[in-house]
Amino acid sequence: MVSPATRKNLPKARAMDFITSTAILPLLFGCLGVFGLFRLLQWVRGKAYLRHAVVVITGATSGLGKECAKVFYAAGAKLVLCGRNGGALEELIRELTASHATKVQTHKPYLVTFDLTDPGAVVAAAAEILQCFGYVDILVNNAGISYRGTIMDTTVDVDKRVMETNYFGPVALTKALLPSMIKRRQGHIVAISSIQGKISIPFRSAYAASKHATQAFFDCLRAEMEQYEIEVTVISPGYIHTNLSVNAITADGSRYGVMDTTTAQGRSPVEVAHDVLAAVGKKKKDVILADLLPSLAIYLRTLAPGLFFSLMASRARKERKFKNC
Ligand SMILES: NC(=O)C1=CN([C@@H]2O[C@H](COP(=O)(O)OP(=O)(O)OC[C@H]3O[C@@H](n4cnc5c(N)ncnc54)[C@H](OP(=O)(O)O)[C@@H]3O)[C@@H](O)[C@H]2O)C=CC1
Ligand SMILES: CCCCCCCCCCCCCCCC(=O)OCC(=O)COP(=O)(O)O
Repeated sequence: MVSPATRKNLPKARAMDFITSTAILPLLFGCLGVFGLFRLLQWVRGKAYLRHAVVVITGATSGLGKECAKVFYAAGAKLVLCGRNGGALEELIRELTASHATKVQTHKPYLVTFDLTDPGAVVAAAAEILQCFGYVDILVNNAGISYRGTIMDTTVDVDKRVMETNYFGPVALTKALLPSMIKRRQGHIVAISSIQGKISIPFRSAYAASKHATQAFFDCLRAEMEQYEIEVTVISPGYIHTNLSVNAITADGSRYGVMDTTTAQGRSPVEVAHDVLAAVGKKKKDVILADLLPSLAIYLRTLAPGLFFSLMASRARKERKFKNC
């Protein structure tokens, strides 16, 4: 006679018998093995892709750009570090060359100082880089500023400044380096956008607009460059713990100067830099580096725009009440 407990376990035992007596188990292990091998191959290819590659990083003086400089340097890239503050770049180069925390051969970085809002300086910087290295493998358009203010109070000069830094500057630098990439039929353009390149939140008009424009431009570029085998990666992070909010500009163009709680509670720039390195190594096309809520908000904006707009309007109402504006 079969006890109730044995009867309950019978289907489980039969399923186990089936798995072990048929080819399912070897098949399962086979699939896992192939997947593991594929990931290993991808990892090895990513490493080889970055080693000795000429990598230009803008906004390398602080935050995410500085951390990207560290991880690309450790991966063996030949770095060109860009920013407005030459002293900060020299200090970073000293820090990088003093550390021996990597097994791969490293290269002393080269620095170029220029302001992205100055089109002439951007073209001259690209020419200097090409004269020095002959070519660029990877351009990481990272530099950027954020903004806080109401649309009604913000001068058009401020809108332009944010667009010049976050959009026209990277576009100009990309265009200046593209011809040499096209000639070699090799190159990779990376744009550090933002979750705000996919959704717009109140009191960030200029910033969100500049990041939406970035997303659109580099999506077009990806399609147009496919024929030359040039890769384009757009990366959209959520909040990162950097000085972005402190350096943000306000409605009248003055510095915001506040470390927002959202920024302070953001991801570590070191972690995000590793994610950027991995995305570039895998030649990803579009990457979102954010928590669940911002990621869901992107879907909500597409699938239920009415609901998303109501949520944003309520957010604006609350923030206005809180700030009395
Ligand atoms: N922090 C965050 O929460 C998030 C950031 N991002 C994006 O990450 C990128 C890096 O920002 P993050 O590291 O956070 O901020 P930081 O303020 O720490 O760094 C910004 C960098 O941009 C450079 N920069 C600013 N204006 C100019 C200019 N006119 N010309 C040249 N360089 C300039 C700065 O260099 P310097 O002033 O020394 O010249 C600095 O190196 C930005 O594109 C930002 O939009 C995206 C999502 C979230
Ligand atoms: C199906 C349920 C979906 C629920 C969605 C609710 C909507 C929640 C809104 C979430 C908004 C997230 C905004 C994220 C913004 C962000 O990460 O920005 C990154 C930056 O670039 C930061 O710049 P800032 O200057 O604004 O600090």
